[in-house]
Parts: sequence; structure tokens; C-alpha cells
Amino acid sequence: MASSLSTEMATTFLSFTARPQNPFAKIRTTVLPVLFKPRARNLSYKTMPSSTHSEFIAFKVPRPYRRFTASASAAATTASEDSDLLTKIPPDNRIPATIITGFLGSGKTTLLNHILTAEHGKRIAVIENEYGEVDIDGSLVAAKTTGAEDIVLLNNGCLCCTVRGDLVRMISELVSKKKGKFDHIVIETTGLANPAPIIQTFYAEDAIFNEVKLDGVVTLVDAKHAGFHLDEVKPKGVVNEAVEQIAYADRIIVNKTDLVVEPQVASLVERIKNINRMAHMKRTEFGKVDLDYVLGIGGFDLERIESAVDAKEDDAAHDRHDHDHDHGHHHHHHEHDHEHEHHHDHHSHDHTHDPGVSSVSIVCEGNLDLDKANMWLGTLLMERSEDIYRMKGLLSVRGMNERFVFQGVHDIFQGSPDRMWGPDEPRVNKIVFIGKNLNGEELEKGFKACLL
Ligand SMILES: Nc1nc2c(ncn2[C@@H]2O[C@H](COP(=O)(O)OP(=O)(O)OP(=O)(O)O)[C@@H](O)[C@H]2O)c(=O)[nH]1
Repeated sequence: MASSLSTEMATTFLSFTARPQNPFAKIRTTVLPVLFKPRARNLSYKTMPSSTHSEFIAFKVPRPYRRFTASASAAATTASEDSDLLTKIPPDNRIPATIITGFLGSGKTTLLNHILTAEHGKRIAVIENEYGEVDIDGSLVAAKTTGAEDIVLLNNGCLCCTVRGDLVRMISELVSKKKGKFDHIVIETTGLANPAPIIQTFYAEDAIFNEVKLDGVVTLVDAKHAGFHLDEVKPKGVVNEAVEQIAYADRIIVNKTDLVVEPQVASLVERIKNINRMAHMKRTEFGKVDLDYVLGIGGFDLERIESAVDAKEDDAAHDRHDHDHDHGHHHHHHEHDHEHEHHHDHHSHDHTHDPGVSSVSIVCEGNLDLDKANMWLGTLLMERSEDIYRMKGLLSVRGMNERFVFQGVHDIFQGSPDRMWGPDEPRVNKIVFIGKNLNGEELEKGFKACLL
């Protein structure tokens, strides 16, 4: 089967290679020679510098030549051969970096101080982005003496716009001068930052990508004022930062819950879930969360895809008597911004217009035809990558004994086989998209057309 598949799959993003002896060497990068052949020379991609990271593959597709790409593994692998391998994705020892974002006054510095003063044994380097200010928050300075290994201030503008080059330089300097002296980088953005360009920096710049990995985007949401910010109608073409900050998050901390009544929080939570169904969410006062909730979360790691594509009841359910479970993970759903209105009368005013940013989840049992799936996802990314903010997926492909996991941010795509499907495990595909103007029905239809 493997050989016939490998021929057939020369044109696909998920392709198979012969199984070499070294399990770490068996993933190979393939490109789409047919689908995008005329522009093949425009492909750029990144692989980890270390050979042990040969399976971690990220692609940045230069505009306008977006391309869908992936990695592959041996189709001939049998369950018994691989029973000793829990996962095919080797450890990634780059320095993790966490982005803390959130609207003005939502509690970013409060959370940062909590992180810096808590007992966690991590040595943290902080990059603080103060818009137009030369001043470091006094409490942060105090924290420096106790918690932070190093604090670097970016003060010439907003990280997401004017100082991206500075961010690259500072991270590079931190790594070159202080490598080994810190374990984690925390970047606090200004309240008006759009996280997308900051996230992309971690992939776009070799100097950073090779040394530092993006661990996660933590977004603080002000329980009292977020609704107003989310409602704000921006001129055409101008992003609503409050919406964007939620859309890109891996962790959402609904903070300042002491200032509002429970139904207001519940309504906000529901609204946030319509924007971002991948993120885990917690409600807090003064940013008090367990540190492992915000550090070491692996939000962009392929081996953690599962926790994102499954519904997020876990945190909410454990954390609170949360009732936001109506979109179970056993059925297909695609949300519309106004959905919560039907459920929450107490949240009366119309905020149905989170400028078209929403989540679409597809959960569907079955095996995918590789060629069709390749074409569908490839075309989708080629045409819509600007609108697709983030996506994560776990796929069952015909002839492939392993699950295929992938994640993407706009036109950056990473994919790899991970563990074997269990003998009795239902082969369920799960994909979550977060983006602008997503049509859930259309996406689901396109996906289902790839099933055998
Ligand atoms: N009542 C209440 N106040 C809070 C809470 N969390 C933070 N604050 C206060 O809210 C104010 C703003 O908090 P910061 O942590 O500075 O918020 P920030 O997001 O860093 O603010 P900017 O840097 O201006 O965007 C401070 O006075 C905090 O003490 C909370 O849960 N409840």
C-alpha cells in the first residue's frame, strides 16, 4: 500500500515516504509540485536547525504565492512497529515566549507581576512595550528585583506596527547575550496591539525562529469594559483590536470579575467563545491564575493540537459552574456572532457585529481522500489566508496509520503525523478555524467532500 500511495501522493501535501530506521528521520518535507508548480521556486519554508527537529516543519508562504505544504510519514508503519513511540513529534528545546495582550487597562501588568512574583522557579526575561512612554510601570520595576531576569523596554511605538524590527533585535540580543540565563520570555504588548504581526514575527525571522518558539498568546479581557470595546465599530479596513486580541488567543483570562455581576460575565464568556472556540478560558480577579495556565502552554505545538480542537468545557467546567457547554464536541457547529442573543436575554443590547470574526468547528468521522483534502485546504489557504487567523486540525487520512495534526496562522502552516490511531479508536477529524467572514456551512461542505 505504501508504495502505491507514495506515487499517488507526489502531488499532495500529506504524502508518504519510505520508513527509515531512524524514527526521527522519517518525516520528509514535500511541496506541492503540481498544484502550485509554476511558482515552485517561490516556496520558502523553515525547518528546525537540529536534526532532531526534522519533523517540526513550518512554512511561510510568501504573498501572493501562497502554497499549501506539509510533511509526511511512512504509510507502511504498522501499529506494532510503532508501539514504542508515543508521538512522532520530537521535543522542541527552543526558548518559549509568551505574548500577553489585552485591551487598555484589562490587567496585563497585574498578570505580569503575578507571574514575576510567583514561585515557579522559572527565570523570566520580560519585554515590555509601552506605547510612547519611556516610563516603566513602578510595580513592574519592583517586580524586576524579585522576579524578572531581565526587562527590556520597547518605547518607540506599538509592537505590532512600528517596532517589530526592534522586537526581533531585542529577542536576538537576549538570546545571543543571555542565553542560558533565562528560561522563558514574556512579552507584554500595548493595549492597542494587534497580535497577528507579533505572532508572525516568530515565524518570519530566522534569527528568532531558530532559537525561540512561540509558546502562547494570553489575552486579558476586562469583564467590565470589554463589551464596549468589542462593540466599537471601526472604519472599514481598521481592525478592532479587542476582537483581534481575543481571536488570536490560546488562553483568555476574563479579569476584573469582581466589578460585574455573574450574568454579565456569562454573557461575555459566550460572546468570546463565538469569536474564539480554540482558547481555554478562565475568569479571574487581579489576574490570579496558576502559572502553568499561562506559561508552557504549547499553543502553537503540534503535539498539543488535541486540547485545542476539542471543546473548551474543561477549564470552564472545572473552574466555574459554567453553563457554556451547549456546543458539545460531538456535533458539528459553526457559530454566528449573534447566537448568544438567543440564550441570554440579560445581555440585551445589540453586539452582533464583532466584525465578522468567529470560530467554525468541524467534527466528522471518516477517512479523507488525500488528494481531495490537499486540494481543498490548499485552495482555501491560497484564497482565504488573510481571513483565516488561526486554524488547528487533527485529520484521519485514508492509508495513514497516524493522525495528521496541523496548525496555522494566516499563511504559516505546520503539519505532521503524530501518534497512531488506536485499534478501536473512532477516526474522527476535528478542525477549528478562527477568522473573518467564515462561512461554516461552506467550510463543512468543502471538508465533507474530501471524505471517502
Ligand atoms: N477591581 C479590579 N481591578 C483590577 C483587577 N485587575 C487589575 N486591576 C486594576 O486595574 C488597573 C489596570 O490594571 P493593569 O494591570 O495596569 O492593566 P494593563 O492592561 O496593564 O493596563 P495598560 O498597560 O494601561 O493597558 C490597575 O489599577 C489594577 O490594579 C481586577 O481583577 N479587579
